[in-house]
Amino acid sequence: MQEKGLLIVLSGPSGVGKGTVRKAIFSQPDTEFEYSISMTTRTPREGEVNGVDYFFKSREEFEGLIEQDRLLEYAEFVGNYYGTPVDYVRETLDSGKDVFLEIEVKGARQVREKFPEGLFIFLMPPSLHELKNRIVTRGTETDDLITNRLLSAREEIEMMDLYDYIVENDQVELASERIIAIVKAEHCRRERVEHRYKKLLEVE
Ligand SMILES: Nc1ncnc2c1ncn2[C@@H]1O[C@H](COP(=O)(O)OP(=O)(O)OP(=O)(O)O)[C@@H](O)[C@H]1O
Ligand SMILES: Nc1nc2c(ncn2[C@@H]2O[C@H](COP(=O)(O)O)[C@@H](O)[C@H]2O)c(=O)[nH]1
Repeated sequence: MQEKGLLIVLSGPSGVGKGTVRKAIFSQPDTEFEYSISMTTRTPREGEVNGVDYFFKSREEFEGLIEQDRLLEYAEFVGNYYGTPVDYVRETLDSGKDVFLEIEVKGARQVREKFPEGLFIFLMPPSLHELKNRIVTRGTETDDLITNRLLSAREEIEMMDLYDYIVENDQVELASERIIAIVKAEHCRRERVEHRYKKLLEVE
């Protein structure tokens, strides 16, 4: 039987650098994860492409997806819906590939309930001052939205205990290397455990 892939969830406060670190991970030639593109009702930022960065949906379309149970998880974040397409995730995991989700904490909590065996990683800023600096410097949000995202950041950081690992994003290269190392170690651990149990059954 085909062994299932690992579900990897990366969360962290808005502006910590999740997208930047994720892109650094995926730019590595030997990366074998599949990125799950989320659905959102947010307006595209300059340069964002439908079907690459997100699947951009109207509120009506998104609520239709909720009603049809097409989302693994979803959450409202600072006035917009965000959600993960369930079919893509399940089919990809069933094909034996690892799936990488980059989502906020309310969604991650729902995923934890459905996939307790997933690998949950929380990306931390070096400080709240630096977090603000990053989100301001990115220049994509109005002052009001920056304030709201920073308010959410405090609540999100309080939920870090939900995660298996906390990784500091001091430097993009280091943070992405840490995450790749965690995933590799997790694969080794799971393979070892499975091997041990198979051996145990052979002896019985
Ligand atoms: N280690 C780092 N050092 C300095 N700047 C960084 C670092 N990581 C990311 N940044 C910068 O911080 C800003 C926010 O990064 P990014 O958009 O990746 O964050 P995010 O967590 O995905 O945000 P959101 O949740 O709002 O989508 C960007 O301008 C990015 O270039
Ligand atoms: N619960 C979910 N959260 C998601 C998903 N896709 C992205 N996100 C998170 O939303 C915030 C805001 O994103 P932005 O692109 O508007 O800055 C951020 O924390 C994302 O990680 C999702 O499918 N589900």
